[in-house]
Amino acid sequence: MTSTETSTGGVGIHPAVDHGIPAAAADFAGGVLSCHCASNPVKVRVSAQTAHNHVCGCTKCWKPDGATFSQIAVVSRDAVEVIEHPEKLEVVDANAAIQRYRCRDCGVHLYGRIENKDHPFYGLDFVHTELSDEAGWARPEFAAFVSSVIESGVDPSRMDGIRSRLRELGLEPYDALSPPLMDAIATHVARRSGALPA
Ligand SMILES: N[C@@H](CCC(=O)N[C@@H](CSCO)C(=O)NCC(=O)O)C(=O)O
Ligand SMILES: [Zn+2]
Ligand SMILES: [Zn+2]
Repeated sequence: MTSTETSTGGVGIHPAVDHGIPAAAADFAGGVLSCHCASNPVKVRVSAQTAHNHVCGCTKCWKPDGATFSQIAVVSRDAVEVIEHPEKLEVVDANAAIQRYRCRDCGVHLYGRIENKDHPFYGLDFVHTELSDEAGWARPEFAAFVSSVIESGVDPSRMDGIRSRLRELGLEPYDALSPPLMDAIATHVARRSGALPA
């Protein structure tokens, strides 16, 4: 079985979507993310519902073992608090736009933070809500950076099957972010350059 096949022979995307995508709960107020350490796990409280949840094929976002995509969403940085074992967190790449904090023992990413105040998404943290036991998180809405899975070793001949499966799951595949998010980034850039009024 390769990383893009499920045990039933289908195309595997991510365990949170492969067997049906759970519904979000109304008035959902968040939950606690835990890393995979059997003892002394890092815990992060996310005290709000997330937005723009998506599966991401890029090489930088954390993927569970065997998954072809990550699942990642954003939430206000004010709603993210490390509540247990902050001493186990380390930044994966200090030069990246998103500073991803991972557990140094198990490698799971707990949150990603943007420190550049000029970045279009400054103020939002990136989180993997499947690390929480609570049900009711926002559903993934689309698939981002789909072609990037090839950079992780997926054979290009598999891409038609992967895109078909994403569409079957209602996750429209894009090779960057979704059009609304790309429009938001371009609007931010145009306002900064003066091409659009601030
Ligand atoms: N082909 C590259 C793409 C990496 C990339 O640009 N990732 C996006 C999306 S991550 C969440 O959706 C990004 O914004 N990255 C900024 C960062 O990682 O700091 C690859 O696959 O590596
Ligand atoms: Zn851990
Ligand atoms: Zn990504």
